[in-house]
Amino acid sequence: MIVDDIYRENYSRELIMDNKRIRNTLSLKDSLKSSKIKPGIIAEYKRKSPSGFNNIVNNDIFKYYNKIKESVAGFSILTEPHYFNGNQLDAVSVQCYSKPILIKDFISSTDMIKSSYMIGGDVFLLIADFLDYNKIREFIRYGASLNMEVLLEIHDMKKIGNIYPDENVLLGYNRRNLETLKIEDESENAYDFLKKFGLPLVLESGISLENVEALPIKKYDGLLIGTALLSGEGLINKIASGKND
Ligand SMILES: O=P(O)(O)OC[C@@H](O)[C@@H](O)c1c[nH]c2ccccc12
Repeated sequence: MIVDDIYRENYSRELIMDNKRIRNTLSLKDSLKSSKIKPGIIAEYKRKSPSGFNNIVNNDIFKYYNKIKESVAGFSILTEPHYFNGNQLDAVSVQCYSKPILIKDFISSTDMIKSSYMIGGDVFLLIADFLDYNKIREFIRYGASLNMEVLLEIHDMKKIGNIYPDENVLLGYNRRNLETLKIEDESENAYDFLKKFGLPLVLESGISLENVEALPIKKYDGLLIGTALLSGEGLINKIASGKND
């Protein structure tokens, strides 16, 4: 499976370890709280994804973020190089916007967390479906030592026991099954499970103009959106108009 390949390739990843930070870390939690648009939007930049997306409309990261920076609470940068054509330097370059940067990768070592810090990341992704509880606790605590927040995402609710609810954690529900790459939506059910942790909740993946009104987005504090925004959909205005109350 692609996910297995990615985690295996982590062992031979070339990681930036020299310090390219130009500013202190920023809080995505705070940014979502103060976002005028509710729920706050975390806009993801990626060149492609194994689920079939190819970024042809917004392939200039600066033009893209210049267009949406006033409306979004944070940026998500895909840094996985093989299946997403990610580049760590994308994160380095968008620090200038002073928006919290989520480093979106299949993180499985403290070196990858350190590298995420060095390239200007404020938040990093951990995936509860694929990491065990002890690893997740270790990585969250290591991130806290760097004043970084963590987006701990889950798809398979049977893995909810892997969640370590620390104060620097935001919980994400990924609508996409990363093993099958299919959208298998349990947004309502996931909310009922995840709200008990008392942490900010982020709804992720496959959010678009077609379905945004049907999704329980008002129950979530943040929305992680890549494809629809990169494809030029006017999704931000629709969310801002709050038409799904
Ligand atoms: O492009 P979309 O369907 O709007 O999805 C964005 C984001 O949720 C998705 O890229 C994602 C969420 N969790 C991940 C983990 C690994 C890779 C990618 C992801």
